[in-house]
Amino acid sequence: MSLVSLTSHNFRNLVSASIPLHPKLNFFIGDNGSGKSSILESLFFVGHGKSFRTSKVEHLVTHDNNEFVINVKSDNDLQLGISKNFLHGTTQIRVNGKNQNRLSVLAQNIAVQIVTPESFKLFFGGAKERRRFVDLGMFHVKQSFPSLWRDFAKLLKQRNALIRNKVNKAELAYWTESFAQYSEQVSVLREEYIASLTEQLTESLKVLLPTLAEKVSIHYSRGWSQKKSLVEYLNESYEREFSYGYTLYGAHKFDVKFLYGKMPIETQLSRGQQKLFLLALTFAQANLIAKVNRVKPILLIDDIGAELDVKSRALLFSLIEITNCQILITATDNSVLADFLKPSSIESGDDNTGNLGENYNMFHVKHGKISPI
Ligand SMILES: Nc1ncnc2c1ncn2[C@@H]1O[C@H](COP(=O)(O)OP(=O)(O)OP(=O)(O)O)[C@@H](O)[C@H]1O
Repeated sequence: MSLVSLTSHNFRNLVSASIPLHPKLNFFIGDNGSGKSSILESLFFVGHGKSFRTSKVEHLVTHDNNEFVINVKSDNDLQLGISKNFLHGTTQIRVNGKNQNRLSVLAQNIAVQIVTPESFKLFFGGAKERRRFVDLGMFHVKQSFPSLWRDFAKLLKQRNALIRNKVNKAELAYWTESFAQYSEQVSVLREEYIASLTEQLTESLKVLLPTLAEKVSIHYSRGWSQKKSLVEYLNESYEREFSYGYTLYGAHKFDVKFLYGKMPIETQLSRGQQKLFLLALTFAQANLIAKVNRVKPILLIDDIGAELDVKSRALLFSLIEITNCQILITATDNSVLADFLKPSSIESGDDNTGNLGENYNMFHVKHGKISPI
């Protein structure tokens, strides 16, 4: 399944954009401020029900308008749509024309991931970003995860409410037991998933950073130490949990570290290498999602020119060629893509027209208007 079109109305500076999408590769070229990231943002929004740039959804509607609407269609006739009306404070989610109540139906149908110049926060930012990244993959790859996670989240919410109400130890104990059982189950699934992700990451790194491929690993911490059971930790933390007002340990507190040997990746790799690592990781996750064959992963790469030199971009192109996903890439000018379009000419110095042939769509973006090149 690939998307065949994206339409955005009154989203940022995209007043009325209708974009026919290529099943594999789509390039958007335009000056700063032309609307390239807004295109990716609108597609991200239809996949996640939120933006990757802001939590203030009212910033997304075109100035002096009250409603934005985004729709996508796939080659197997799936139609997904989301609109937000700020006058009435309403959100409408539609799947094949039928209104839906839950945002999660969007993510059940498409798997959208993005790499932007800000994606470095996966290394430097808090655990929240890393949890979000891993759980997106879990959601698509581990069939039992979505319902298990929903039940886990309900239990966590109930336990937190009890903590805030300062119930007695005996009353909390019942909830602690089942919370710990669910935490265990989630944790086992995550551990399996991280193992598959690590394998797949090695494969992507063999293309993008071959000298590092075998030295990189993902260290998973499940949310409580191995030394004791979760029930023991929680029972010992009774007083502290009451003063914080929430559950201190459990599967919601997991984190991952990306290591080069024993050192954190970000302390060992150059900025360009870190970007290649981020791309390798995102492609690895996309590959795992593609293998499950339920939804085709969509990768958004904002500002391909940032941090990547000619050789790195050519390597990225070879990874794109062997990855089964639909990709949208933005760039400020065509020259940044020259090596994508003529990969063999760089190496051989010949005037080859490139091996992409007609295998992509390219658009020019100017003042929020999109025209095919
Ligand atoms: N709510 C809005 N309504 C109208 N225009 C907006 C809104 N929010 C942002 N803009 C404008 O939309 C334009 C496009 O922004 P966008 O970030 O998509 O540009 P871009 O092409 O990705 O630029 P760059 O190459 O600098 O990253 C900007 O000029 C911005 O000021």
